[in-house]
Amino acid sequence: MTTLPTPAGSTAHTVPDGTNYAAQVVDAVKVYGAGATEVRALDGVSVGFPVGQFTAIMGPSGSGKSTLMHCAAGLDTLTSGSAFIADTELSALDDRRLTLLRRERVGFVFQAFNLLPTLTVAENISLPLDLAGQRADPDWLESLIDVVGLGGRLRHRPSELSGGQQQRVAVARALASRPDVVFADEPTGNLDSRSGEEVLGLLGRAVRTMARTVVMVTHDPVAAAHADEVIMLADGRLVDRMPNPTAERVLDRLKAFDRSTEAARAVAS
Ligand SMILES: Nc1ncnc2c1ncn2[C@@H]1O[C@H](COP(=O)(O)OP(=O)(O)OP(=O)(O)O)[C@@H](O)[C@H]1O
Repeated sequence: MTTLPTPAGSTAHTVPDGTNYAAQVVDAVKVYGAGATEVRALDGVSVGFPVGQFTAIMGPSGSGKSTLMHCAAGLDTLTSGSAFIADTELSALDDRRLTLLRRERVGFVFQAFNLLPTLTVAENISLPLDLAGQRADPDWLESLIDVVGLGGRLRHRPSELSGGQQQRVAVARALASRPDVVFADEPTGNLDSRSGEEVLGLLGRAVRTMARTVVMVTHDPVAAAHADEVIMLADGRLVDRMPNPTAERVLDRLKAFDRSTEAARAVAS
């Protein structure tokens, strides 16, 4: 395995207990709609994503996972509360500075890969740097391409790659600017289990050998077991944290949610 140089220039939000957070939300509330159609997608969530940690966000459908990720990443705004990337509070930024922050300090991996079909693998990987007008650090890019194992495919277009290979390109692209944090939204949702394992292994290596921070939303207990910690949401609230998760423990916890939801419904009816 290639060991990459530790990236420089990363900042972090240090809280009084000394933890450095690459991203954090404090008292996060997100309300969609109003009146009879009001939905409290986040209902007072405070959670930090420590620097150099791989965190998985789990919870039943509709529990607020995507909303939390989008608000933490500056893709959506909170109704109240604060969101930070490192030590930058997102609500203090105008649209232009928020766009720059997302481009330069946040990496994204989506379920549908979202590569540009007309660009080659190499061009897709360096796209965030090109957009930001930054020069690529050749050592970093070379190491990145080595780690994702696509050195022989750099001139190929995404349509010439398997789904797993495309998602590995997307992970490399997310890491290209050495962001403070990579947010991955169901990154293995479109992949078979073997390709999914490769992508999860790559995200894990980004944390363990490249000193990156990864936050991943997933429904899959096997995927979540790759993380250092799982946080669980239910009804827009943070209800549990599980360090050093295993697929079995995550599955048991999710089953307990299902049982308590069924019990609550039975009481209500
Ligand atoms: N744009 C929106 N307008 C109105 N309600 C929304 C909107 N986006 C999300 N919601 C609601 O907010 C709640 C949380 O949604 P969210 O997508 O964050 O949940 P999730 O845990 O990611 O769900 P899933 O696992 O099904 O993707 C849900 O009740 C959802 O219907």
